Amino acid sequence: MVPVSVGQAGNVSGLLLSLILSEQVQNRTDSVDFGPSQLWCHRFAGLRSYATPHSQFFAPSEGIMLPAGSYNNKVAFITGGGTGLGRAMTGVLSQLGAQCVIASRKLEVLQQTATEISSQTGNKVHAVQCDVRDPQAVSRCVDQMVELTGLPDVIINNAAGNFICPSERLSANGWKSITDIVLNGTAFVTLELGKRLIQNQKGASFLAITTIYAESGSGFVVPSASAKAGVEALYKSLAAEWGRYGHRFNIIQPGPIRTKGAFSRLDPTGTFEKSMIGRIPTGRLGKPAELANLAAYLSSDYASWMSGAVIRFDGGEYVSMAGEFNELRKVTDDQWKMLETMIRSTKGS
Ligand SMILES: CCCCC/C=C\C=C\C(=O)SCCNC(=O)CCNC(=O)[C@H](O)C(C)(C)COP(=O)(O)OP(=O)(O)OC[C@H]1O[C@@H](n2cnc3c(N)ncnc32)[C@H](O)[C@@H]1OP(=O)(O)O
Ligand SMILES: NC(=O)C1=CN([C@@H]2O[C@H](COP(=O)(O)OP(=O)(O)OC[C@H]3O[C@@H](n4cnc5c(N)ncnc54)[C@H](OP(=O)(O)O)[C@@H]3O)[C@@H](O)[C@H]2O)C=CC1
Repeated sequence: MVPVSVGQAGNVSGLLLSLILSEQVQNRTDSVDFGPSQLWCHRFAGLRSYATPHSQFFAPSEGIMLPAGSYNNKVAFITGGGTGLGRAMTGVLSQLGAQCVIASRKLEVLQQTATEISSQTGNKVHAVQCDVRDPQAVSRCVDQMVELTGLPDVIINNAAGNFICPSERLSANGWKSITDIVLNGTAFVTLELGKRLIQNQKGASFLAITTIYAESGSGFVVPSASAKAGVEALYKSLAAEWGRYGHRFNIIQPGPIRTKGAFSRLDPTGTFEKSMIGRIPTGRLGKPAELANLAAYLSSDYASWMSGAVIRFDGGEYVSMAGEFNELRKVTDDQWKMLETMIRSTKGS
């Protein structure tokens, strides 16, 4: 055993400290060097994107996973289906044969998405204006859908609002604007459709898109964290209660997937993306198409035995943030040699 002096111990702490500090400096600059594993910076369409070299092991497969026709004769209702992840899910379901109804506040955005997707897939996509915060608007929207397509087989509660904000700066209306969209909106849509489906003795699959911090909570997005946790409780509760009516309820908790809606409100300067990717074990952001494939599977007949499931879909980010020793990824081989020597040389307690 090689005895280790206090001086050497100081060096190891110094090295660790400098690693952490150098990371902080790098986070403030445009440098692509990020601790022991480099992050590569690409620029496309005015956006910056980083990925680690090891992300090559986890290259996304963005093709459609389910067999063609898996959604023939099915109707899918997707809130927030005009943009971002909702749009991606609508595209995949439509490609698989579903007739889709997308609903949100901005009719023009919905109509444009509907036209683009249906012209690509050849299947009808209907745009219906609906503010999910208003139960009467939700009821009118469902009336309109019944006229257009009949009641849906698949319901995806995807609409959300969010922004980063220290809680001491949050107004009562700021809290309400997020919790009304996320929790009340999901509840209004689910109750309205659930009751009508029950009356008509029609089974359905309900899916909610939450987030990984619904489970842990998170500072600076407190209304969103609270509301998404409520959505998870709602869906798990109804999975238990409404199975008897032929209804399944599942939840996807996505990690970071670049969309304009999310990134403009949660990382407006682009500063957090690099550190986010640095802590994701698969070394990259998720892709909308990957989430859409999972949603298509969970909402399909292939998943008819799945209910009450909460699927974390985050490249490993959640567990990476949870383990208190995970920062040791940044320790180099030489530093490990020193640390091991120090530990092995310790006698007694
Ligand atoms: C990069 C990270 C990746 C990981 C992501 C993880 C989870 C992601 C979860 C998501 O949900 S991302 C989806 C984000 N998409 C959206 O938010 C789209 C829809 N959003 C909106 O429409 C708006 O942003 C808003 C504010 C949610 C709702 O719009 P609107 O109803 O028009 O509200 P108002 O503008 O009237 O505002 C209401 C209330 O809120 C206050 N407020 C608004 N923005 C802020 C802010 N940035 N900071 C503090 N407070 C804000 C506003 O002042 C109003 O309160 P008053 O008291 O002034 O009336
Ligand atoms: N992208 C990401 O990294 C992550 C996203 N998520 C979740 O994924 C889902 C989709 O987010 P994403 O695609 O990124 O962001 P978007 O901002 O693109 O999607 C949010 C959608 O919600 C709709 N919406 C907002 N308020 C209302 C309302 N009052 N009534 C009806 N619709 C409304 C918006 O349409 P309109 O403005 O027309 O109303 C918009 O289409 C959300 O549930 C989000 O919480 C979770 C974790 C990570």
